[in-house]
Amino acid sequence: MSGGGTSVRCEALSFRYRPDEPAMRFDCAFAPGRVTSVMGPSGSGKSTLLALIAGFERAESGRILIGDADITRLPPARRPVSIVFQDNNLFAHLDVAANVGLGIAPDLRLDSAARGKLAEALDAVGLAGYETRKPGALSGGERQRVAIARALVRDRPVLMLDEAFGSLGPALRAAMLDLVADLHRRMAMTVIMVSHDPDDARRIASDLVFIDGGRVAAQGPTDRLLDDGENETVRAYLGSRQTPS
Ligand SMILES: Nc1ncnc2c1ncn2[C@@H]1O[C@H](COP(=O)(O)OP(=O)(O)OP(=O)(O)O)[C@@H](O)[C@H]1O
Repeated sequence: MSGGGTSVRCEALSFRYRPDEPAMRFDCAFAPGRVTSVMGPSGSGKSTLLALIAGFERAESGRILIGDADITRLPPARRPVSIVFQDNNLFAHLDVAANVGLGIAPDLRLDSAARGKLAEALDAVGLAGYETRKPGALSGGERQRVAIARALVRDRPVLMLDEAFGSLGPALRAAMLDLVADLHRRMAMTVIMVSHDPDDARRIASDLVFIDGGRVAAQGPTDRLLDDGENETVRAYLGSRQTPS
């Protein structure tokens, strides 16, 4: 689990789901070895941005650079990123060890070094001893820990979390964010985290990218954007969240 972190840059990245709709366009940078949150209204394009970086969607034009490498045309498996989603991260019929092992070898043939790495990852997320449990016998937070362990064994320098803890209650979500912060400190990965909640961003993200209407409306230090009110679009978003419904 070397990690190390590397920069991620999206340059004039243009994308649309249907030809009759206006293109989204992303210009943003994620600093190496930092935690950056991606925030913005529902439907603004946060998951789309992560899907483009992961390679699940293909840009019409523009470039994605990870470090100095242009990865715009690489298939997802060859990109130096791991991604954890809110749901559907685990195979229900496989136990915890196999679910994590898939991150090392899709055929689950693990040599002793790979088994050591797996044990190390389960230990890092606090799940040593859970190897033979099936996902159905785990809590929501434990399931997400397994998904993070699988991301860790993949040894990619960029870890993306797409509302990975969105279905968890506030206390558990805070614990999971602290786990990510702890792993980040130890492995210095570049972390990109989509969240709706400004407190999630304040808790672990030094930087923030704010998306609005398929564009990057603001990017910069979290405290300046969330607390100093530096950007009008972000201010309006925060204000709208505080309005009782
Ligand atoms: N597979 C798809 N096909 C067509 N349109 C899509 C698809 N996925 C997303 N969209 C549309 O693209 C826009 C951006 O969606 P996206 O999921 O990236 O937003 P988001 O900011 O992550 O939203 P949320 O916070 O609600 O998850 C939305 O208008 C959405 O309806």
